[in-house]
Amino acid sequence: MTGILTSAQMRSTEAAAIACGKCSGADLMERAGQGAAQAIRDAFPVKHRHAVILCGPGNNGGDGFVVARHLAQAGWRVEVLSLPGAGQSGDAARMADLWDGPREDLARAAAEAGARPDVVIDALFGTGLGRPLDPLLADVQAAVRARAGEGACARVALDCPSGLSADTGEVVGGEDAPVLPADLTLSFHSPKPGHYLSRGPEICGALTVVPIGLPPEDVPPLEAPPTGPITRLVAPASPPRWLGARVAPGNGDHKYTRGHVLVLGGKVAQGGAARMAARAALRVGAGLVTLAVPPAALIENAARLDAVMLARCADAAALTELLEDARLSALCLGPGLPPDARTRDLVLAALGAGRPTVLDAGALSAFADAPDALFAALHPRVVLTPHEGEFARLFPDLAEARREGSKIDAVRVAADRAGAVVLLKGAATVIAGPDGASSLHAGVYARAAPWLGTAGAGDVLSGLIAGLIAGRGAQDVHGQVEVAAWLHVETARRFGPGLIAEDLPDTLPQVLRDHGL
Ligand SMILES: NC(=O)C1=CN([C@@H]2O[C@H](COP(=O)(O)OP(=O)(O)OC[C@H]3O[C@@H](n4cnc5c(N)ncnc54)[C@H](OP(=O)(O)O)[C@@H]3O)[C@@H](O)[C@H]2O)[C@@H](O)CC1
Ligand SMILES: Nc1ncnc2c1ncn2[C@@H]1O[C@H](COP(=O)(O)OP(=O)(O)O)[C@@H](O)[C@H]1O
Ligand SMILES: [K+]
Repeated sequence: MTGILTSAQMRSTEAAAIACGKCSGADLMERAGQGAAQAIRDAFPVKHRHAVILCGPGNNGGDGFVVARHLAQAGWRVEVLSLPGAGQSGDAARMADLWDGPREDLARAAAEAGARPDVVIDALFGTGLGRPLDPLLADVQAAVRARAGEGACARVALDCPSGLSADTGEVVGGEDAPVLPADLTLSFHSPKPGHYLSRGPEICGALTVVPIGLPPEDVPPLEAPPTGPITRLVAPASPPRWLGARVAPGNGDHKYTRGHVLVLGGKVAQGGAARMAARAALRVGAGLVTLAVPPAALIENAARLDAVMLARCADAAALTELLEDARLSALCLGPGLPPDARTRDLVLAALGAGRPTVLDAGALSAFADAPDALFAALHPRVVLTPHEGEFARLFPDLAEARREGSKIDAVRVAADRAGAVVLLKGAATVIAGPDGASSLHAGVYARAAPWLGTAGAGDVLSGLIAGLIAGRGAQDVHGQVEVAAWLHVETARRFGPGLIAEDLPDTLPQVLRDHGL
């Protein structure tokens, strides 16, 4: 899996590579600009080949001067419009010296009418953006695109669109602050969190990673960076190498070695969510799944279930009795459960059994008034799967801090506080463990799955996780949660338009077959 580096981790990776003499800062800037120029030529094999490059005062601007040189060498017409201070110090100064084409002051040139270029390249600010952007800069991008001429003018951002925080995916200065949206963002070395989180995908357009010859992202050079653990990207390798080992049963397996999931179901006429979770757990590979429901709901569920077994569970005492069967290897509570005192008692009884357990929906909201009572009972093989609203109920302070900060940081702190694995849902799904490890599954760009925004999709995800941690998967709960998030999106994409939650479990076998299982 690939690492996603924050601005600070990127700086320390670069500094470590330079410190050990592998390369200089100028080498990295040259590779970044050269790689970006090639990516632009690949993305826009256009006829007139005319670029306007907006260069800022730091190293992002330095990259812009390198791109200018390489595009000009490839026969492009290139105009550089630069901010005061651009190319005046450090490596950027050297790259500005090597650019011998036209260069004008950005503010002055923007007011002048030139020909509309094929591409306007944003090399104003990257990972060093420290405060909100001057609105003039967004106006300049718009003015260049509005010049008279033929065809559309595409927008390319180097490393990160100016105005977007590379760490959080928020616009620096707030939603209404200026930002330069792109059609294509070229990220150097590794993706950054801001490319995936919050408004990042919308503002980045499309994302391509340009290698600059640094060591692989998940092997920190020299020693571990002082900037905290690196977040893993749950990568859409095709077919993912790890899928078989994580999901497929071995030849010697039988139903009990594959695990027995107990799903707690809701009241009469509120059983659909738990039934979908149960079906997903069975489809993804649990050997047996039992749905335990209040006595009054037995008949309803008996009429709806076949391979999923049924048990009676009136209250927490009955659940404790059921759990005397040590073969019940994983639990799933929440889908279809109301956020009330009975649910709280069921959750505490379930956690007391110490088995791998998924808590979702009502099982989380039932503790809105007393999150600490929940946290005190959790253990590292529990997975909490809140959506944003449920997250805010359990971690109100972190939800508040998230308005400015990163979703990854919030989930990391939440997992540490809870002492459990936390998965915070959304197009960018963030997973963190109590050991400090974090990963991100991004259902965006080429893996967009907007059809997943449908009632019950989250219930199915709970079931997938429960099914994947019931057998051998219990040894790596965090890893199996990543697999569940990947399969959830992959299955939605496989089904496509018209998806409803019931379709997910029954489409799963096709996805597994598509990937060679
Ligand atoms: N790390 C690596 O491995 C590699 C990094 N590379 C490239 O370097 C980029 C990072 O470069 P960077 O650190 O120089 O930051 P950058 O984004 O150019 O901006 C800093 C400048 O902007 C200024 N400034 C900030 N905010 C401002 C505002 N709102 N309005 C106005 N000014 C503002 C700030 O000045 P100050 O805050 O001191 O006023 C400073 O002058 C990175 O994104 C990538 O493209 C590659 O070359 C290869 C390898
Ligand atoms: N646009 C989207 N792209 C990718 N995944 C999405 C999108 N919208 C929703 N999802 C996923 O769908 C699921 C919805 O879960 P949840 O909000 O708990 O719904 P429910 O309670 O109805 O089951 C989550 O896993 C979420 O990540
Ligand atoms: K930029």
